[in-house]
Amino acid sequence: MTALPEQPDLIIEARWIAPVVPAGQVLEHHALVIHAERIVALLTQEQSRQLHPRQRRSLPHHLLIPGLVNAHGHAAMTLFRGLADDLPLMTWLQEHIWPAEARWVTPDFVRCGSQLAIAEMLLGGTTCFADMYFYPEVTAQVAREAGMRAQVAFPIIDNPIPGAANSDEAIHKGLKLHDEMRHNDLISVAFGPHAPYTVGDEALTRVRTLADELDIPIHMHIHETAGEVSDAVAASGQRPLQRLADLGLLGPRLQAVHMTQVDDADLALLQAHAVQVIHCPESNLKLASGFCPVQRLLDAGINVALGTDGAASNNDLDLLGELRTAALLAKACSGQPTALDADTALHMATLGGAQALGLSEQIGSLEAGKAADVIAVDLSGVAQQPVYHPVSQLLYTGSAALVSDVWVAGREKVRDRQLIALPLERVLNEASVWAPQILQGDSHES
Ligand SMILES: CSC[C@H]1O[C@@H](n2cnc3c(O)ncnc32)[C@H](O)[C@@H]1O
Ligand SMILES: [Zn+2]
Repeated sequence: MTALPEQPDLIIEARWIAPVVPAGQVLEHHALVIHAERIVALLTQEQSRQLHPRQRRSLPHHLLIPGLVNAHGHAAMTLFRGLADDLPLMTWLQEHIWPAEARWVTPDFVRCGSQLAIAEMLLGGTTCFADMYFYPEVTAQVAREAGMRAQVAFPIIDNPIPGAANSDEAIHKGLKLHDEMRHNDLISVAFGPHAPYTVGDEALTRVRTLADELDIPIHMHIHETAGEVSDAVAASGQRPLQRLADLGLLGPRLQAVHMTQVDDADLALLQAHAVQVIHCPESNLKLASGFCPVQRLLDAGINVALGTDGAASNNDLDLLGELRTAALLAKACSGQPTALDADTALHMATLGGAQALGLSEQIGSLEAGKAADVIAVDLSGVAQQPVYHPVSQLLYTGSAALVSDVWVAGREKVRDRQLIALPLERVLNEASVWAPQILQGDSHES
């Protein structure tokens, strides 16, 4: 064992620690030792008392787990939360969201919406998020200011909303952002071709070539609805995933968001190319898009991560709530109560997410050497008693409200349920000006 620093930056003592690796392990009365942004050891509380840290936190009723990874969303869309509910995907997008984006989305809109999303995500225990939205450089800047980890995908869409960049411009701008963020520990950049039905072969081929050359992930909505697949088959005779395979896009750096339509041939493609699947159960339920066959994918050895999607189709960014939905839905879809058990679910929201984003060497588990992205969940509430199995209790009774403390790279972002990363009052004030304008703008038009 390497020598521990005599005076580590921080020791967090907790009633339970679920490090995720080894799978299923829960340590009782242990302590996490953190120094220079990293985890340096997991000790018994008694052993940890030999050390004299700069700061010691004692969390006697809490479960410590790795920070949650929200592997798909559109942060700035918090400002469209509740604008258009109870609609199918294409009506929602074409008649409500895309017109609203054409009218309202500016860098300042993205700044205000991203701040609101980051505040909500941190308070709910998400320490890393993957985003796909206009002005990704603005979302990246807000994440940097808050000290939150993010993968921002620059959107590529061939028939863009008015005012948005065309795919050539988008790729050019994206590569510039990728270059600027190259040495940033918290922010990474991905290609974000929106979906098979909005991006043509030429742009996708360029994306594939550049992604291979520069080792950049590709983040894309794929097989979100049955209509997406049947329209493509009617038009070209091919399912979208097969088309992407023919264009050479399938591989471990492809992040396939949604995948509610998976036939045997799709499953074989995902498996053979080690594609990352990102499951967004609540958005899929709300838009009645379909059900991702999570347990079938996991049984085939395919990595599955978890995402909320945007707040306009969810309508919250609570990843613990999402995890509970995912676990219950997996059982209902497979007819197996054993599907997506508590330990597997926790893996999906942490290390599975990290792996999907290519960050599993840095984050996703509480192991010496990894960045100290850690959250504490308070299990002392009425609805959590008694605690036989802390991870099950987290999964089946959990929500953002249980998260008490959050650290990203060893820096405190939430303490005793209070946000430290950003000034919440300012975030709320700046967000509050948009909805009245958007509502008024809508009514003038109609
Ligand atoms: C080009 S930026 C991202 C683009 O995606 C839209 N969007 C949000 N949620 C979904 C979804 O579930 N499926 C497809 N597209 C979605 C968002 O409004 C932006 O226009
Ligand atoms: Zn989405």
